[in-house]
Amino acid sequence: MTDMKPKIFIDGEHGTTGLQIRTRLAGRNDLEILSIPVERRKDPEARAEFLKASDIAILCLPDAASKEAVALLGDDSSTRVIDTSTAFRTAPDWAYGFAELTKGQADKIAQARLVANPGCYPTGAIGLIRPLVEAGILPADYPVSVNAVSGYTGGGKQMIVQMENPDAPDAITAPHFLYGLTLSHKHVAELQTHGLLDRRPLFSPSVGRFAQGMLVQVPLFLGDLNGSPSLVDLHAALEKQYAGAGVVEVVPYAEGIALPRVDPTELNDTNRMKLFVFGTEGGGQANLVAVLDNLGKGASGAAVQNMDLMLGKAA
Ligand SMILES: NC(=O)C1=CN([C@@H]2O[C@H](COP(=O)(O)OP(=O)(O)OC[C@H]3O[C@@H](n4cnc5c(N)ncnc54)[C@H](OP(=O)(O)O)[C@@H]3O)[C@@H](O)[C@H]2O)C=CC1
Ligand SMILES: CC(=O)N[C@@H](CCC(=O)OP(=O)(O)O)C(=O)O
Repeated sequence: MTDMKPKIFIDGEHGTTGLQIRTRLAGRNDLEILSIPVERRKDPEARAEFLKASDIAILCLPDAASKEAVALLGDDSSTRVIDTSTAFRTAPDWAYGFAELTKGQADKIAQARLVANPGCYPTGAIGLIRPLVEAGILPADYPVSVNAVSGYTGGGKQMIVQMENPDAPDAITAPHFLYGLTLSHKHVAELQTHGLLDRRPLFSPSVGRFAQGMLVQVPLFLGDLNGSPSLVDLHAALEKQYAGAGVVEVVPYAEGIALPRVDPTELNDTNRMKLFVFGTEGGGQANLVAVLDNLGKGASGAAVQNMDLMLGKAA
């Protein structure tokens, strides 16, 4: 039948990412949304029923529950899966759901049964690093550092309460804090794998007292890069990679370099990402910066983009 609408089930639809995806899909009459009653959301039997009845299941769950959902479906299921957790991002049989990652990635996502949505921080960092590695500018064994700040919704329902409710037993009162201090954040593996890095990158995340938004920084010493490139060379490599990619915009060099500051909330409620090259020409250093919405291109926006690719509905 030609008028059959694809059935979409959001497992975890009552969480931060799930709710955002539901909102993004609310106006869509080309899809049938299967919705589990809230009181049954953690009942494996009910979830299995919904998972199996859907054409695409979008998992917005902690890692363990995502793994459980995939197991509930089994290997020979016809349900296609988009997982937003960390569980499968480096698994070889899953397509990495960053459509602009490299040539052919959007097609790979479109054909895949299993798609792992990237983490919010890796979306920014890999978006900056990978084109430079592929262009032969950034050596794979370069000691890459990634510093970042996220809005507090990145920590899900639990952190939202910690930041918004001063009476919560584990309330956080700081205006900005560093975490991941052991340098073993769960995103490091993904960053290294899809950044094509031989050396484990050093990743230092932080959270600010704003709900959504994100800045990711990759500082580089130009003399240690292949061919001692200029800032303009780095910018050109990024521009080449993202030419025509509507979602990822490389801010024109002169425009970026003239900015007095960068606002992490600039792209909130969009599925866009902006990339900048900062520094002083001749100064031997660059700071590459990505701005995105941790809940947009960093989560729900990318999930909807991937769903559309898988359904052949991408613009
Ligand atoms: N927030 C963000 O910026 C980003 C999040 N992600 C990833 O998305 C996933 C979801 O995160 P987020 O939305 O922030 O988290 P939340 O904690 O806000 O939401 C998770 C939801 O999953 C539900 N849940 C937990 N265990 C189970 C289970 N066994 N079966 C069914 N449902 C369950 C929770 O139920 P309950 O309502 O009872 O808590 C909650 O509604 C995570 O893997 C996260 O790492 C990815 C990119 C960015
Ligand atoms: C602020 C904050 O706590 N952020 C989360 C990452 C958010 C994200 O991208 O999560 P996934 O890897 O699950 O996709 C963290 O650091 O664990």
